[in-house]
Amino acid sequence: MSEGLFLTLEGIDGAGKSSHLDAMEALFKAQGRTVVRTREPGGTPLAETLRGLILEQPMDPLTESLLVFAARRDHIVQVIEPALARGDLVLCDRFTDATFAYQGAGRGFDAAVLSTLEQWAQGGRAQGLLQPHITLWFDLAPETAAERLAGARVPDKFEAQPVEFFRRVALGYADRAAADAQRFIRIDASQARDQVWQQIETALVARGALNAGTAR
Ligand SMILES: Nc1ncnc2c1ncn2[C@@H]1O[C@H](COP(=O)(O)OP(=O)(O)OP(=O)(O)O)[C@@H](O)[C@H]1O
Ligand SMILES: Cc1cn([C@H]2C[C@H](O)[C@@H](COP(=O)(O)O)O2)c(=O)[nH]c1=O
Repeated sequence: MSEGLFLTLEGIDGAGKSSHLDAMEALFKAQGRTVVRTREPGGTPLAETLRGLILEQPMDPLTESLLVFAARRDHIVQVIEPALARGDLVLCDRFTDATFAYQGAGRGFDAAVLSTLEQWAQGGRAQGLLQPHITLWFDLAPETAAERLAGARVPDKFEAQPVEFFRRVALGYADRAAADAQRFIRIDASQARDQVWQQIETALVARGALNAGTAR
């Protein structure tokens, strides 16, 4: 059995993460991996219920952070840890970097409190704090993301935030990436879809997560 691999996708709303999830899942499956595709907030019935509240209800940043980590804890216990223990590949649309970027940098909530919540939700394991092995960070200017999202769908609570909010979130992601350069892979998400895909494939091959020479 191969080792479990925890791969996350991050970036501001509209950066283009979801556009590549189907192809990534298909490619990993074609290479013989069992893929558990999931998302945050969400991934379990309880966490999906909390997602609905987090994305639609106005609330203060501490309440939002507590709900995000409650959803995450359930997701970790019910889905992520069992999948990694089986040797599966967990392909997760957002994880804790989003909390530091959105609740921390975006909303201005205390990063030290977020770190404590992170320890509670992701700690308590013999191997230490649960973290993704690889994080693909879709880096895109907030103005471009807003243009892409305009008219694409009905905005949720976060998508309805002004561009200044997303400038702070983008800086939050840049800080996270700088602090953990081994884990983060920066994807230039301003490029056309095919070129973005090329970057993803090249990066995953370079990190040993994919075998070389597999076409989309
Ligand atoms: N490289 C690209 N060039 C132009 N438009 C793109 C590109 N990638 C995605 N899009 C479009 O941008 C919009 C946002 O893409 P997508 O839903 O994949 O972003 P996302 O990062 O998953 O957003 P969210 O986190 O808010 O769900 C969609 O309308 C999509 O078709
Ligand atoms: C995990 C996580 C997410 N968010 C925000 C970021 C997005 O605006 C939404 C999720 O929507 P998506 O279309 O699935 O990307 O939730 C957050 O604020 N904090 C988090 O920890």
